[in-house]
Amino acid sequence: MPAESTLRHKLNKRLKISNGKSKNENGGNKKLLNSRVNDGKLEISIGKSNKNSKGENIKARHRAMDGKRKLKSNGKDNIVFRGQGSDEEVYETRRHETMNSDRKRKRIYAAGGDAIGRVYDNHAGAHGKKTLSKTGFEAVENLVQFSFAEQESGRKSRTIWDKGLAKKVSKSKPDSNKKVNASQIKLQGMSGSSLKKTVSDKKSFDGDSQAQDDQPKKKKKRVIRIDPYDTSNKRLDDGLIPDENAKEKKKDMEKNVEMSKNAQFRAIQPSPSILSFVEDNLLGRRRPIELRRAGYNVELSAPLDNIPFSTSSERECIEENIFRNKLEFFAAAKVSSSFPAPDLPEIAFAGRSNVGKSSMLNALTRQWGVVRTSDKPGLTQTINFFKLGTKLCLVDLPGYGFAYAKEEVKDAWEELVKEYVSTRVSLKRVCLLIDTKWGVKPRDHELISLMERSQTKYQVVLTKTDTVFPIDVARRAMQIEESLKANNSLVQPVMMVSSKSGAGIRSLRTVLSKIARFAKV
Ligand SMILES: Nc1nc2c(ncn2[C@@H]2O[C@H](COP(=O)(O)OP(=O)(O)OP(=O)(O)O)[C@@H](O)[C@H]2O)c(=O)[nH]1
Ligand SMILES: [Mg+2]
Repeated sequence: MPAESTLRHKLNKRLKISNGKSKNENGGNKKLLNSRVNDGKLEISIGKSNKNSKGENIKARHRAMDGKRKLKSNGKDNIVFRGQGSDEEVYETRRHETMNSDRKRKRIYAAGGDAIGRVYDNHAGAHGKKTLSKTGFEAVENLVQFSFAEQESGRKSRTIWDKGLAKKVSKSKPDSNKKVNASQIKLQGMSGSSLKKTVSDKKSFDGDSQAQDDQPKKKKKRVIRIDPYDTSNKRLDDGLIPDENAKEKKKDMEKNVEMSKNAQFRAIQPSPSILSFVEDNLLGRRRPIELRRAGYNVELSAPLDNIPFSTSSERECIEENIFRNKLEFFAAAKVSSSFPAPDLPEIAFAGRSNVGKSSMLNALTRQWGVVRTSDKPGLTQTINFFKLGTKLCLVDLPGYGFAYAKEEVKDAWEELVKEYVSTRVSLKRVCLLIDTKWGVKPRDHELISLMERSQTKYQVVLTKTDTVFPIDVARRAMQIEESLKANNSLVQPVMMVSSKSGAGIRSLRTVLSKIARFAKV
Protein backbone atom coordinates (compact mmCIF):
# COMPACT_ATOMS: atom_id res chain seq x y z
CA MET A 1 0.00 0.00 0.00
CA PRO A 2 1.44 3.40 -0.86
CA ALA A 3 2.28 5.73 1.93
CA GLU A 4 -0.51 7.86 3.31
CA SER A 5 1.16 11.07 2.14
CA THR A 6 1.50 9.72 -1.41
CA LEU A 7 -2.13 8.81 -1.55
CA ARG A 8 -3.18 12.13 -0.12
CA HIS A 9 -1.08 13.81 -2.76
CA LYS A 10 -2.55 11.70 -5.54
CA LEU A 11 -6.10 12.25 -4.35
CA ASN A 12 -5.55 15.98 -4.06
CA LYS A 13 -4.07 15.99 -7.53
CA ARG A 14 -7.03 14.12 -8.91
CA LEU A 15 -9.48 16.48 -7.26
CA LYS A 16 -7.79 19.45 -8.83
CA ILE A 17 -7.61 17.86 -12.26
CA SER A 18 -11.26 16.95 -12.22
CA ASN A 19 -12.32 20.33 -11.18
CA GLY A 20 -12.72 21.98 -14.56
CA LYS A 21 -16.50 22.08 -14.53
CA SER A 22 -16.82 23.14 -10.93
CA LYS A 23 -14.29 25.82 -11.48
CA ASN A 24 -16.29 27.25 -14.31
CA GLU A 25 -19.46 27.17 -12.30
CA ASN A 26 -18.20 28.35 -8.98
CA GLY A 27 -14.86 29.83 -9.68
CA GLY A 28 -13.27 27.71 -6.99
CA ASN A 29 -11.13 24.58 -6.82
CA LYS A 30 -12.09 21.39 -5.09
CA LYS A 31 -9.30 19.87 -3.16
CA LEU A 32 -8.40 17.79 -0.21
CA LEU A 33 -8.47 20.47 2.40
CA ASN A 34 -7.33 18.47 5.37
CA SER A 35 -6.60 14.95 6.45
CA ARG A 36 -5.59 13.16 9.58
CA VAL A 37 -5.40 9.66 10.91
CA ASN A 38 -7.75 9.19 13.80
CA ASP A 39 -8.37 5.92 15.58
CA GLY A 40 -7.15 3.87 12.62
CA LYS A 41 -9.25 5.89 10.19
CA LEU A 42 -8.24 8.50 7.76
CA GLU A 43 -10.36 11.59 8.06
CA ILE A 44 -10.31 13.85 5.06
CA SER A 45 -11.97 17.13 4.26
CA ILE A 46 -12.86 17.76 0.65
CA GLY A 47 -14.10 21.08 -0.53
CA LYS A 48 -13.45 24.14 -2.45
CA SER A 49 -11.27 26.97 -1.46
CA ASN A 50 -13.29 30.08 -0.93
CA LYS A 51 -11.11 31.86 -3.39
CA ASN A 52 -11.31 31.74 -7.13
CA SER A 53 -8.42 32.01 -9.53
CA LYS A 54 -8.47 35.78 -9.17
CA GLY A 55 -8.15 35.51 -5.41
CA GLU A 56 -11.71 36.68 -4.73
CA ASN A 57 -13.76 34.99 -2.01
CA ILE A 58 -16.58 32.79 -3.19
CA LYS A 59 -18.98 30.54 -1.32
CA ALA A 60 -17.95 26.93 -1.50
CA ARG A 61 -20.55 24.48 -2.70
CA HIS A 62 -19.49 21.04 -1.63
CA ARG A 63 -22.13 19.10 -3.32
CA ALA A 64 -22.42 21.09 -6.49
CA MET A 65 -19.93 19.03 -8.40
CA ASP A 66 -21.73 16.95 -10.96
CA GLY A 67 -24.72 17.03 -8.66
CA LYS A 68 -27.03 15.83 -11.39
CA ARG A 69 -25.23 12.55 -11.53
CA LYS A 70 -25.52 11.41 -7.95
CA LEU A 71 -26.01 7.79 -7.27
CA LYS A 72 -27.36 7.09 -3.84
CA SER A 73 -25.66 4.41 -1.87
CA ASN A 74 -27.38 2.16 0.59
CA GLY A 75 -26.65 0.46 3.86
CA LYS A 76 -25.04 -2.62 2.41
CA ASP A 77 -23.42 -1.28 -0.68
CA ASN A 78 -21.98 1.77 0.83
CA ILE A 79 -19.29 2.83 -1.57
CA VAL A 80 -20.05 3.65 -5.13
CA PHE A 81 -17.51 4.29 -7.80
CA ARG A 82 -18.73 6.24 -10.69
CA GLY A 83 -16.74 6.14 -13.88
CA GLN A 84 -17.33 9.16 -16.06
CA GLY A 85 -15.62 10.61 -19.06
CA SER A 86 -15.87 7.56 -21.23
CA ASP A 87 -19.06 6.51 -22.96
CA GLU A 88 -19.99 4.24 -20.10
CA GLU A 89 -20.16 4.55 -16.39
CA VAL A 90 -18.95 1.91 -14.05
CA TYR A 91 -20.40 1.36 -10.66
CA GLU A 92 -18.67 -0.73 -8.14
CA THR A 93 -20.30 -1.50 -4.86
CA ARG A 94 -18.51 -2.51 -1.80
CA ARG A 95 -19.76 -4.91 0.75
CA HIS A 96 -21.28 -3.57 3.86
CA GLU A 97 -19.05 -5.61 6.11
CA THR A 98 -15.95 -3.95 4.81
CA MET A 99 -16.95 -0.74 6.48
CA ASN A 100 -17.06 0.20 10.09
CA SER A 101 -20.57 0.11 11.42
CA ASP A 102 -20.75 3.86 11.80
CA ARG A 103 -19.37 4.50 8.33
CA LYS A 104 -22.07 2.89 6.37
CA ARG A 105 -23.13 5.67 4.13
CA LYS A 106 -20.01 6.45 2.22
CA ARG A 107 -19.97 7.17 -1.43
CA ILE A 108 -17.15 7.65 -3.79
CA TYR A 109 -17.78 9.23 -7.11
CA ALA A 110 -14.95 8.48 -9.42
CA ALA A 111 -15.05 10.34 -12.64
CA GLY A 112 -13.48 7.98 -15.19
CA GLY A 113 -10.39 9.33 -16.87
CA ASP A 114 -10.79 12.64 -15.02
CA ALA A 115 -11.56 10.76 -11.90
CA ILE A 116 -12.94 12.65 -9.01
CA GLY A 117 -12.57 10.82 -5.77
CA ARG A 118 -15.09 11.92 -3.31
CA VAL A 119 -15.56 10.19 -0.06
CA TYR A 120 -18.04 11.44 2.36
CA ASP A 121 -19.62 10.39 5.46
CA ASN A 122 -22.98 11.88 6.17
CA HIS A 123 -22.65 10.87 9.76
CA ALA A 124 -19.65 13.16 10.07
CA GLY A 125 -21.94 16.11 9.86
CA ALA A 126 -20.37 19.39 8.83
CA HIS A 127 -20.11 20.32 5.21
CA GLY A 128 -16.74 19.93 3.70
CA LYS A 129 -15.52 17.64 6.43
CA LYS A 130 -15.61 14.03 5.42
CA THR A 131 -14.22 11.10 7.29
CA LEU A 132 -12.86 8.07 5.62
CA SER A 133 -12.25 4.78 7.29
CA LYS A 134 -9.22 2.76 6.52
CA THR A 135 -11.23 0.65 4.17
CA GLY A 136 -12.53 3.78 2.58
CA PHE A 137 -9.00 4.90 2.27
CA GLU A 138 -8.21 1.71 0.42
CA ALA A 139 -11.11 2.46 -1.85
CA VAL A 140 -9.65 5.82 -2.68
CA GLU A 141 -6.38 4.14 -3.37
CA ASN A 142 -8.12 1.69 -5.66
CA LEU A 143 -9.93 4.48 -7.33
CA VAL A 144 -6.69 6.25 -8.07
CA GLN A 145 -5.21 3.02 -9.34
CA PHE A 146 -8.22 2.43 -11.53
CA SER A 147 -8.20 5.90 -12.97
CA PHE A 148 -4.53 5.86 -13.73
CA ALA A 149 -4.67 2.40 -15.16
CA GLU A 150 -7.50 3.43 -17.44
CA GLN A 151 -5.82 6.57 -18.63
CA GLU A 152 -2.53 4.93 -19.28
CA SER A 153 -3.53 1.76 -21.00
CA GLY A 154 -6.90 2.64 -22.53
CA ARG A 155 -7.87 -0.98 -22.28
CA LYS A 156 -11.26 -2.19 -23.39
CA SER A 157 -11.87 -4.03 -20.21
CA ARG A 158 -11.00 -2.46 -16.95
CA THR A 159 -10.37 -4.03 -13.63
CA ILE A 160 -11.37 -2.60 -10.37
CA TRP A 161 -9.67 -3.82 -7.34
CA ASP A 162 -11.81 -3.82 -4.38
CA LYS A 163 -10.46 -5.52 -1.30
CA GLY A 164 -9.02 -8.41 -3.24
CA LEU A 165 -12.19 -8.79 -5.26
CA ALA A 166 -11.48 -8.16 -8.93
CA LYS A 167 -14.35 -7.40 -11.21
CA LYS A 168 -14.18 -7.03 -14.92
CA VAL A 169 -16.49 -4.57 -16.49
CA SER A 170 -16.79 -4.48 -20.24
CA LYS A 171 -16.11 -1.13 -21.68
CA SER A 172 -16.79 0.41 -25.05
CA LYS A 173 -14.34 2.77 -26.74
CA PRO A 174 -13.06 5.43 -24.36
CA ASP A 175 -14.19 8.94 -25.09
CA SER A 176 -13.64 11.27 -22.21
CA ASN A 177 -15.50 14.19 -23.76
CA LYS A 178 -18.73 12.35 -24.39
CA LYS A 179 -21.47 12.61 -21.77
CA VAL A 180 -23.11 9.44 -20.72
CA ASN A 181 -26.69 8.97 -19.73
CA ALA A 182 -27.97 6.51 -17.22
CA SER A 183 -29.32 4.12 -19.83
CA GLN A 184 -25.82 3.50 -21.09
CA ILE A 185 -24.63 2.35 -17.72
CA LYS A 186 -23.48 -1.18 -17.56
CA LEU A 187 -23.60 -2.47 -14.11
CA GLN A 188 -22.00 -5.74 -13.32
CA GLY A 189 -23.89 -7.86 -10.87
CA MET A 190 -26.48 -5.16 -10.25
CA SER A 191 -29.70 -5.15 -12.15
CA GLY A 192 -32.47 -2.56 -12.14
CA SER A 193 -34.32 -4.42 -9.45
CA SER A 194 -31.27 -4.48 -7.24
CA LEU A 195 -30.94 -0.77 -7.77
CA LYS A 196 -34.45 -0.37 -6.49
CA LYS A 197 -33.53 -2.63 -3.64
CA THR A 198 -30.72 -0.33 -2.65
CA VAL A 199 -33.24 2.41 -2.07
CA SER A 200 -35.39 0.27 0.18
CA ASP A 201 -32.31 -1.03 1.97
CA LYS A 202 -31.30 2.51 2.60
CA LYS A 203 -34.63 3.21 4.19
CA SER A 204 -34.33 0.22 6.48
CA PHE A 205 -30.89 1.26 7.42
CA ASP A 206 -32.14 4.71 8.25
CA GLY A 207 -34.66 3.13 10.54
CA ASP A 208 -31.92 1.33 12.48
CA SER A 209 -29.63 4.21 12.88
CA GLN A 210 -30.36 6.48 15.77
CA ALA A 211 -28.06 9.12 14.38
CA GLN A 212 -29.99 9.20 11.15
CA ASP A 213 -33.23 9.68 13.04
CA ASP A 214 -31.86 12.81 14.59
CA GLN A 215 -31.38 14.42 11.23
CA PRO A 216 -34.35 16.29 9.82
CA LYS A 217 -35.75 14.39 6.88
CA LYS A 218 -36.25 16.35 3.75
CA LYS A 219 -39.59 15.66 2.18
CA LYS A 220 -39.93 16.16 -1.50
CA LYS A 221 -43.07 17.90 -2.51
CA ARG A 222 -45.03 15.88 -4.99
CA VAL A 223 -46.35 18.04 -7.73
CA ILE A 224 -49.50 16.71 -9.35
CA ARG A 225 -50.18 18.19 -12.70
CA ILE A 226 -53.77 17.99 -13.85
CA ASP A 227 -54.56 18.05 -17.50
CA PRO A 228 -57.91 19.90 -17.75
CA TYR A 229 -58.75 18.11 -20.98
CA ASP A 230 -57.99 14.65 -19.73
CA THR A 231 -61.23 13.09 -18.51
CA SER A 232 -59.94 9.52 -18.47
CA ASN A 233 -59.71 9.45 -14.67
CA LYS A 234 -62.95 11.26 -14.06
CA ARG A 235 -65.72 9.41 -12.31
CA LEU A 236 -68.81 9.00 -14.40
CA ASP A 237 -70.97 10.80 -11.88
CA ASP A 238 -68.38 13.58 -11.52
CA GLY A 239 -70.10 16.11 -13.68
CA LEU A 240 -71.51 16.93 -17.02
CA ILE A 241 -68.49 16.21 -19.19
CA PRO A 242 -68.58 12.40 -18.94
CA ASP A 243 -72.34 12.46 -19.50
CA GLU A 244 -71.85 14.52 -22.61
CA ASN A 245 -69.12 12.17 -23.69
CA ALA A 246 -71.37 9.21 -23.12
CA LYS A 247 -74.09 10.90 -25.15
CA GLU A 248 -71.64 11.65 -27.95
CA LYS A 249 -70.40 8.07 -27.87
CA LYS A 250 -73.98 6.82 -28.04
CA LYS A 251 -74.66 9.13 -30.95
CA ASP A 252 -71.51 7.94 -32.71
CA MET A 253 -72.53 4.34 -32.15
CA GLU A 254 -75.99 5.01 -33.51
CA LYS A 255 -74.44 6.80 -36.46
CA ASN A 256 -72.15 3.83 -37.06
CA VAL A 257 -75.09 1.46 -36.94
CA GLU A 258 -76.93 3.73 -39.38
CA MET A 259 -73.89 3.92 -41.59
CA SER A 260 -73.47 0.20 -41.58
CA LYS A 261 -77.15 -0.15 -42.53
CA ASN A 262 -76.58 2.27 -45.40
CA ALA A 263 -73.50 0.35 -46.44
CA GLN A 264 -75.51 -2.85 -46.37
CA PHE A 265 -78.19 -1.22 -48.47
CA ARG A 266 -75.68 0.01 -51.05
CA ALA A 267 -74.23 -3.47 -51.31
CA ILE A 268 -77.58 -4.87 -52.57
CA GLN A 269 -77.43 -6.03 -56.16
CA PRO A 270 -80.91 -5.79 -57.72
CA SER A 271 -82.01 -8.53 -60.06
CA PRO A 272 -82.10 -7.78 -63.83
CA SER A 273 -85.92 -8.02 -63.88
CA ILE A 274 -86.25 -5.33 -61.20
CA LEU A 275 -83.70 -3.10 -62.91
CA SER A 276 -85.48 -3.37 -66.25
CA PHE A 277 -88.85 -2.64 -64.56
CA VAL A 278 -87.38 0.51 -63.00
CA GLU A 279 -86.01 1.67 -66.34
CA ASP A 280 -89.11 0.81 -68.38
CA ASN A 281 -91.38 2.73 -66.00
CA LEU A 282 -88.91 5.59 -65.51
CA LEU A 283 -89.07 5.06 -61.79
CA GLY A 284 -86.91 7.04 -59.41
CA ARG A 285 -85.86 10.66 -59.49
CA ARG A 286 -85.64 11.78 -63.09
CA ARG A 287 -84.80 15.06 -64.76
CA PRO A 288 -87.59 16.62 -66.89
CA ILE A 289 -85.36 16.47 -69.98
CA GLU A 290 -85.13 12.71 -69.56
CA LEU A 291 -88.93 12.43 -69.45
CA ARG A 292 -89.28 14.71 -72.46
CA ARG A 293 -86.85 12.62 -74.47
CA ALA A 294 -88.89 9.55 -73.57
CA GLY A 295 -91.99 11.22 -75.10
CA TYR A 296 -93.83 12.32 -71.94
CA ASN A 297 -95.47 15.70 -71.46
CA VAL A 298 -93.84 17.20 -68.41
CA GLU A 299 -96.54 19.87 -68.18
CA LEU A 300 -99.03 17.28 -66.88
CA SER A 301 -99.65 16.71 -63.19
CA ALA A 302 -98.55 13.07 -63.38
CA PRO A 303 -96.68 13.00 -66.69
CA LEU A 304 -95.73 9.33 -66.61
CA ASP A 305 -99.37 8.30 -66.41
CA ASN A 306 -99.90 10.30 -69.57
CA ILE A 307 -103.44 11.29 -68.64
CA PRO A 308 -103.91 15.05 -68.35
CA PHE A 309 -106.91 15.56 -66.05
CA SER A 310 -109.70 13.58 -64.40
CA THR A 311 -112.67 14.20 -66.67
CA SER A 312 -114.53 11.09 -67.80
CA SER A 313 -113.47 11.57 -71.39
CA GLU A 314 -109.88 11.76 -70.40
CA ARG A 315 -110.27 8.70 -68.19
CA GLU A 316 -111.08 6.78 -71.33
CA CYS A 317 -107.34 6.77 -71.89
CA ILE A 318 -106.91 4.42 -68.91
CA GLU A 319 -106.03 0.99 -70.23
CA GLU A 320 -107.92 -0.93 -67.59
CA ASN A 321 -111.68 -0.50 -67.92
CA ILE A 322 -112.43 -0.85 -64.26
CA PHE A 323 -110.37 2.21 -63.38
CA ARG A 324 -112.28 4.38 -65.82
CA ASN A 325 -115.27 4.17 -63.43
CA LYS A 326 -116.18 6.96 -61.12
CA LEU A 327 -114.77 6.67 -57.62
CA GLU A 328 -117.50 7.07 -54.98
CA PHE A 329 -117.19 7.25 -51.24
CA PHE A 330 -119.93 5.22 -49.59
CA ALA A 331 -118.90 4.29 -46.02
CA ALA A 332 -116.60 5.15 -43.18
CA ALA A 333 -116.02 3.00 -40.12
CA LYS A 334 -114.46 3.78 -36.77
CA VAL A 335 -115.38 0.42 -35.34
CA SER A 336 -115.78 -2.99 -36.92
CA SER A 337 -119.54 -2.93 -36.34
CA SER A 338 -119.75 0.03 -38.76
CA PHE A 339 -118.24 -1.92 -41.65
CA PRO A 340 -120.55 -2.04 -44.69
CA ALA A 341 -121.85 -5.37 -45.94
CA PRO A 342 -119.14 -7.31 -47.81
CA ASP A 343 -120.91 -7.29 -51.18
CA LEU A 344 -117.96 -6.32 -53.40
CA PRO A 345 -114.43 -7.60 -53.63
CA GLU A 346 -112.26 -5.18 -51.73
CA ILE A 347 -108.71 -3.98 -52.23
CA ALA A 348 -107.36 -2.15 -49.18
CA PHE A 349 -104.44 0.25 -48.94
CA ALA A 350 -102.52 -0.06 -45.69
CA GLY A 351 -99.31 1.40 -44.40
CA ARG A 352 -97.76 3.93 -42.09
CA SER A 353 -99.21 7.40 -41.82
CA ASN A 354 -98.26 9.74 -44.63
CA VAL A 355 -96.94 6.95 -46.83
CA GLY A 356 -99.32 7.99 -49.62
CA LYS A 357 -102.34 5.69 -49.35
CA SER A 358 -105.02 8.25 -50.12
CA SER A 359 -102.92 9.76 -52.92
CA MET A 360 -102.62 6.37 -54.52
CA LEU A 361 -106.38 5.95 -54.75
CA ASN A 362 -106.56 9.27 -56.55
CA ALA A 363 -103.68 8.42 -58.86
CA LEU A 364 -105.11 5.01 -59.79
CA THR A 365 -108.50 6.40 -60.66
CA ARG A 366 -107.23 9.74 -61.98
CA GLN A 367 -109.84 11.46 -59.83
CA TRP A 368 -108.02 14.08 -57.83
CA GLY A 369 -109.74 15.33 -54.73
CA VAL A 370 -112.14 12.40 -54.15
CA VAL A 371 -109.89 11.05 -51.45
CA ARG A 372 -108.52 13.73 -49.17
CA THR A 373 -104.77 13.88 -48.76
CA SER A 374 -102.47 15.89 -46.58
CA ASP A 375 -98.80 16.26 -45.90
CA LYS A 376 -99.66 16.06 -42.22
CA PRO A 377 -99.59 12.43 -41.03
CA GLY A 378 -102.82 11.14 -39.57
CA LEU A 379 -105.39 12.73 -41.86
CA THR A 380 -107.30 9.52 -42.54
CA GLN A 381 -108.75 8.43 -39.20
CA THR A 382 -111.49 6.03 -40.26
CA ILE A 383 -111.69 3.14 -42.64
CA ASN A 384 -113.08 4.75 -45.79
CA PHE A 385 -114.86 2.61 -48.39
CA PHE A 386 -114.97 3.73 -52.06
CA LYS A 387 -116.92 2.04 -54.84
CA LEU A 388 -115.26 1.86 -58.23
CA GLY A 389 -118.11 1.00 -60.52
CA THR A 390 -120.14 -1.99 -59.54
CA LYS A 391 -117.40 -4.56 -59.40
CA LEU A 392 -114.73 -3.30 -57.04
CA CYS A 393 -114.37 -1.52 -53.72
CA LEU A 394 -111.21 0.41 -52.79
CA VAL A 395 -110.62 0.83 -49.05
CA ASP A 396 -108.49 3.63 -47.60
CA LEU A 397 -107.18 2.62 -44.18
CA PRO A 398 -105.92 4.89 -41.42
CA GLY A 399 -102.19 4.86 -41.07
CA TYR A 400 -100.18 3.51 -38.17
CA GLY A 401 -96.92 4.71 -36.62
CA PHE A 402 -96.23 8.42 -36.22
CA ALA A 403 -99.26 10.67 -36.59
CA TYR A 404 -100.59 13.88 -35.08
CA ALA A 405 -103.05 12.16 -32.80
CA LYS A 406 -103.31 10.94 -29.23
CA GLU A 407 -101.68 7.63 -28.46
CA GLU A 408 -104.94 5.95 -27.42
CA VAL A 409 -106.61 7.16 -30.64
CA LYS A 410 -103.76 5.80 -32.74
CA ASP A 411 -103.92 2.53 -30.85
CA ALA A 412 -107.62 2.34 -31.68
CA TRP A 413 -106.90 2.90 -35.41
CA GLU A 414 -104.27 0.20 -35.36
CA GLU A 415 -106.59 -2.25 -33.69
CA LEU A 416 -109.32 -1.42 -36.19
CA VAL A 417 -106.97 -1.97 -39.14
CA LYS A 418 -105.76 -5.26 -37.68
CA GLU A 419 -109.29 -6.41 -37.17
CA TYR A 420 -110.25 -5.42 -40.71
CA VAL A 421 -107.33 -7.15 -42.47
CA SER A 422 -107.62 -10.30 -40.42
CA THR A 423 -111.40 -10.76 -40.43
CA ARG A 424 -112.88 -9.10 -43.52
CA VAL A 425 -114.21 -11.82 -45.81
CA SER A 426 -114.55 -9.64 -48.92
CA LEU A 427 -110.95 -8.45 -48.68
CA LYS A 428 -109.10 -9.82 -51.70
CA ARG A 429 -105.85 -7.97 -51.51
CA VAL A 430 -104.07 -5.62 -49.16
CA CYS A 431 -101.67 -3.22 -50.82
CA LEU A 432 -99.04 -2.70 -48.16
CA LEU A 433 -97.51 0.64 -48.97
CA ILE A 434 -93.87 1.18 -48.00
CA ASP A 435 -92.05 4.46 -48.41
CA THR A 436 -89.13 3.70 -50.77
CA LYS A 437 -86.85 5.96 -48.82
CA TRP A 438 -87.34 4.31 -45.43
CA GLY A 439 -88.16 0.71 -46.19
CA VAL A 440 -90.01 -1.75 -43.97
CA LYS A 441 -90.40 -0.62 -40.36
CA PRO A 442 -91.29 -2.70 -37.26
CA ARG A 443 -94.99 -1.74 -37.40
CA ASP A 444 -95.05 -2.95 -41.00
CA HIS A 445 -93.59 -6.26 -39.85
CA GLU A 446 -96.32 -6.51 -37.23
CA LEU A 447 -99.00 -6.14 -39.86
CA ILE A 448 -97.22 -8.56 -42.20
CA SER A 449 -97.09 -11.24 -39.53
CA LEU A 450 -100.77 -10.65 -38.78
CA MET A 451 -101.66 -11.07 -42.45
CA GLU A 452 -99.50 -14.19 -42.60
CA ARG A 453 -101.37 -15.61 -39.65
CA SER A 454 -104.79 -14.72 -41.08
CA GLN A 455 -103.67 -15.78 -44.59
CA THR A 456 -104.65 -12.44 -46.09
CA LYS A 457 -103.04 -11.92 -49.48
CA TYR A 458 -100.95 -8.82 -49.61
CA GLN A 459 -98.92 -6.95 -52.15
CA VAL A 460 -95.97 -4.73 -51.26
CA VAL A 461 -96.09 -1.40 -53.09
CA LEU A 462 -93.20 1.01 -52.86
CA THR A 463 -94.41 4.60 -52.85
CA LYS A 464 -92.83 7.99 -53.45
CA THR A 465 -90.27 6.44 -55.78
CA ASP A 466 -89.71 9.88 -57.32
CA THR A 467 -87.86 10.92 -54.12
CA VAL A 468 -84.89 8.55 -54.55
CA PHE A 469 -82.48 7.56 -57.30
CA PRO A 470 -83.60 4.80 -59.70
CA ILE A 471 -80.93 2.41 -58.43
CA ASP A 472 -82.17 2.84 -54.86
CA VAL A 473 -85.72 2.03 -55.94
CA ALA A 474 -84.40 -1.21 -57.41
CA ARG A 475 -82.33 -1.94 -54.29
CA ARG A 476 -85.31 -1.38 -51.98
CA ALA A 477 -87.50 -3.67 -54.07
CA MET A 478 -84.79 -6.31 -54.05
CA GLN A 479 -84.25 -5.96 -50.32
CA ILE A 480 -87.93 -6.44 -49.55
CA GLU A 481 -88.33 -9.34 -51.94
CA GLU A 482 -85.34 -11.05 -50.36
CA SER A 483 -86.50 -10.50 -46.80
CA LEU A 484 -90.09 -11.59 -47.42
CA LYS A 485 -89.36 -14.47 -49.77
CA ALA A 486 -90.51 -17.15 -47.35
CA ASN A 487 -93.88 -15.52 -46.66
CA ASN A 488 -96.72 -17.50 -48.20
CA SER A 489 -99.25 -14.70 -48.30
CA LEU A 490 -96.97 -12.29 -50.12
CA VAL A 491 -97.87 -11.71 -53.75
CA GLN A 492 -94.77 -11.23 -55.84
CA PRO A 493 -93.39 -9.14 -57.39
CA VAL A 494 -93.00 -5.94 -55.37
CA MET A 495 -94.68 -3.02 -57.16
CA MET A 496 -93.09 0.41 -57.40
CA VAL A 497 -95.07 3.57 -58.00
CA SER A 498 -95.10 7.30 -57.71
CA SER A 499 -98.45 9.04 -57.38
CA LYS A 500 -96.74 12.30 -58.14
CA SER A 501 -95.03 11.41 -61.39
CA GLY A 502 -97.43 8.61 -62.29
CA ALA A 503 -94.54 6.15 -62.69
CA GLY A 504 -95.62 2.52 -62.20
CA ILE A 505 -99.28 3.43 -61.79
CA ARG A 506 -100.32 1.75 -65.00
CA SER A 507 -98.57 -1.46 -63.99
CA LEU A 508 -100.35 -1.39 -60.64
CA ARG A 509 -103.68 -0.88 -62.33
CA THR A 510 -103.05 -3.94 -64.46
CA VAL A 511 -102.32 -6.09 -61.40
CA LEU A 512 -105.35 -4.82 -59.44
CA SER A 513 -107.81 -5.04 -62.31
CA LYS A 514 -107.09 -8.76 -62.57
CA ILE A 515 -108.26 -9.19 -58.99
CA ALA A 516 -111.52 -7.42 -59.79
CA ARG A 517 -111.99 -9.57 -62.84
CA PHE A 518 -111.52 -12.93 -61.15
CA ALA A 519 -112.57 -12.24 -57.59
CA LYS A 520 -115.83 -13.66 -56.30
CA VAL A 521 -117.42 -12.69 -53.06
N1 LIG B 1 -93.25 13.05 -53.79
C1 LIG B 1 -94.33 12.31 -53.58
N2 LIG B 1 -95.21 12.71 -52.64
C2 LIG B 1 -96.33 11.95 -52.45
C3 LIG B 1 -96.54 10.79 -53.18
N3 LIG B 1 -97.71 10.24 -52.76
C4 LIG B 1 -98.16 11.07 -51.79
N4 LIG B 1 -97.36 12.07 -51.59
C5 LIG B 1 -97.49 13.13 -50.60
O1 LIG B 1 -97.45 12.55 -49.32
C6 LIG B 1 -98.31 13.25 -48.44
C7 LIG B 1 -99.23 12.26 -47.75
O2 LIG B 1 -100.08 11.70 -48.68
P1 LIG B 1 -101.36 10.94 -48.23
O3 LIG B 1 -101.93 10.30 -49.44
O4 LIG B 1 -102.27 11.84 -47.46
O5 LIG B 1 -100.79 9.88 -47.24
P2 LIG B 1 -101.64 8.87 -46.36
O6 LIG B 1 -100.91 7.60 -46.30
O7 LIG B 1 -103.05 8.78 -46.80
O8 LIG B 1 -101.57 9.57 -44.93
P3 LIG B 1 -102.54 9.35 -43.72
O9 LIG B 1 -103.95 9.53 -44.21
O10 LIG B 1 -102.18 10.37 -42.74
O11 LIG B 1 -102.34 8.00 -43.21
C8 LIG B 1 -99.02 14.24 -49.28
O12 LIG B 1 -98.44 15.49 -49.08
C9 LIG B 1 -98.82 13.79 -50.70
O13 LIG B 1 -98.78 14.85 -51.59
C10 LIG B 1 -95.58 10.43 -54.18
O14 LIG B 1 -95.71 9.43 -54.89
N5 LIG B 1 -94.51 11.22 -54.34
MG1 LIG C 1 -104.83 9.06 -45.97
